Amino acid sequence: MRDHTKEKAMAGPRPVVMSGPSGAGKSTLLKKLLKEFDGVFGFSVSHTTRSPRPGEEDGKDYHYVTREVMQADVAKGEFLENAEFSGNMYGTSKAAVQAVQAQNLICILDIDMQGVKNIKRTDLNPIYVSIQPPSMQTLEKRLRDRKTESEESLQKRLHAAKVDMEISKEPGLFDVLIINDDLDLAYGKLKDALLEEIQKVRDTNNS
Ligand SMILES: Nc1nc2c(ncn2[C@@H]2O[C@H](COP(=O)(O)OP(=O)(O)O)[C@@H](O)[C@H]2O)c(=O)[nH]1
Ligand SMILES: Nc1ncnc2c1ncn2[C@@H]1O[C@H](COP(=O)(O)OP(=O)(O)O)[C@@H](O)[C@H]1O
Repeated sequence: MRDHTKEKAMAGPRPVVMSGPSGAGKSTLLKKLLKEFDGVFGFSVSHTTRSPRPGEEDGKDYHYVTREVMQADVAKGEFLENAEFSGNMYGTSKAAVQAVQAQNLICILDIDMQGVKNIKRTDLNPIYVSIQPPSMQTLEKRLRDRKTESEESLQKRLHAAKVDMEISKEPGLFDVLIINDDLDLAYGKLKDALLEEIQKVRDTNNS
């Protein structure tokens, strides 16, 4: 039998992978995109074993699950990719991406560096965007001011950030690299990079 998965994936708009150190501003930027371009972008809701933060909603920010459930679902082949980050499991289910693509929306994935490397082995064919902080000092300040992490979790994220910032320099890994210093400037660059894809969705959905 012919495999139609690839054709189906390629028929819709290209997904967007946003990666970069924890605290670089990925969620802030993608929330702005989802708000400004309602009906163009859709968020791939990942699974995680970490606890919800105040204000986060199950099924919207993440699907919050136990390690047992997540491991079983990974074993069943339900995930496109999954990774361990800062002591918790995270993963993109095939259903999360399909739910967005079924609506002919640009699917946005917010994933770590291991996720980027694993997605490269699939046929998702996304645009890879790296969001980087202006410096380690700024990153630390933003993470502290966000007040979501314990000191231990903060240190783990800062360590992972150093590794991430090194690997991000690898030529060809990302299509677009954005330094999130001034938020409006960074958001403008992100929109510019995605303009062509945004236009395609608007043309298709208006015709
Ligand atoms: N590989 C992978 N990474 C994910 C996924 N969902 C979130 N992440 C990454 O996990 C890391 C931690 O996310 P989170 O706990 O929400 O913290 P935050 O990035 O500091 O807001 C970030 O680098 C996310 O990009 C996923 O489905 N797969
Ligand atoms: N350009 C910016 N200038 C100042 N603060 C920012 C900027 N971008 C994001 N922030 C703040 O920094 C913190 C980390 O951003 P967030 O979007 O949560 O990062 P990530 O999703 O990459 O972990 C948040 O409190 C956010 O409000």
